[in-house]
Amino acid sequence: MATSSQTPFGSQNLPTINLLDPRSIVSNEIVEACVELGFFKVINHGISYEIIEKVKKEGFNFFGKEMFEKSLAGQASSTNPLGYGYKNIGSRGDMGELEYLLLSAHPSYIAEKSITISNDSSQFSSAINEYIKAVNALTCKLLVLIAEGLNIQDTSVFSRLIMDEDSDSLIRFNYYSPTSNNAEIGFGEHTDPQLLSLLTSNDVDGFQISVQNDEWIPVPADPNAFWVNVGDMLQVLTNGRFSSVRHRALTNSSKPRLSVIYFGAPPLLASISAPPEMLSNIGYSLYRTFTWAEFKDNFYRQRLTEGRLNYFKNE
Ligand SMILES: C=C1C[C@]23C[C@@]1(O)CC[C@H]2[C@@]12CC[C@H](O)[C@@](C)(C(=O)O1)[C@H]2[C@@H]3C(=O)O
Ligand SMILES: O=C(O)CCC(=O)C(=O)O
Ligand SMILES: [Fe+2]
Repeated sequence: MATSSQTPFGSQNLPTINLLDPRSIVSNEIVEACVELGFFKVINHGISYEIIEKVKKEGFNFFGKEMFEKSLAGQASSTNPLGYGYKNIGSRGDMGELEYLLLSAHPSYIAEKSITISNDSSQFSSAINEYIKAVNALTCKLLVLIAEGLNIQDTSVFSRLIMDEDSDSLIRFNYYSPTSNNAEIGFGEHTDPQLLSLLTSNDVDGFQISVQNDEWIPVPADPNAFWVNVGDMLQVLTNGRFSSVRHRALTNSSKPRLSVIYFGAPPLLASISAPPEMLSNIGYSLYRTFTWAEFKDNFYRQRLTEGRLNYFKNE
């Protein structure tokens, strides 16, 4: 893969990882993509089309309901970000042209919450939990491959955080109605705070990533693939070798867009610090040790677009 200064990445040459390729090639390619862009596409990922389509169907069913019914899922608010949201993102006045449903990825939470989301709650709950189980396993697999590609001895050092049954992972459905003439900002520029985010969508474009020179690269929709974002936590855990990718979503002028994103997060009390192998590049840790709870508490006080890691840097 050429470096971004030689061949700038564009929509047509975004890094694509084929999970059926030999393991050592895959792990090196993923690390290269994470160093250069903090972003890649995964194909032949092993999650069935049926599992993915079922979850999208549940998403479309939900957003097709009347407003009062959607609100029964609980309104996302400044005190509790989970539930149904319309235009308001987070608690600091960020707005976007979207509706969303933000849920914890715990199976028991999904089972309980599904009663307020769907008329067929057991169908909703089994579709979402089946999907969560599959994307969690894929996220863990990618994190092990990353550790291998970085020559870290303990290859489950990152994946353990996501596998833990207390992990604070989330699933989010975003629904962007068409905005008549122009594309508008559906979800404003930001990085994801977690380790890795796995995004799938229907066949409608709108997702974009930002590269070093502040140029936006449109990411073509591919309903058969997952797009993977490096999040802030993986930046910290790799001691800055990877950077979390800035991204945003625009509305489409003619078609509705549905995205489903799994955010792989550590447990609240997990202590976040880079493994020893990651300190050799500069000889010290760029960030002080903190818990995910501390980081989360901090970012929920901030605006969407703010850089969240400055506060955690070592002097
Ligand atoms: C404005 C905000 C919304 C957000 C929490 C935050 O304070 C800053 C990060 C935002 C983000 C981006 C990725 C995910 O969509 C999200 C759920 C997350 O963990 O961090 C959102 C938060 C949110 O919408 O609640
Ligand atoms: O909906 C999308 O395509 C991206 C949204 C996003 O970045 C997020 O929910 O964090
Ligand atoms: Fe995001």
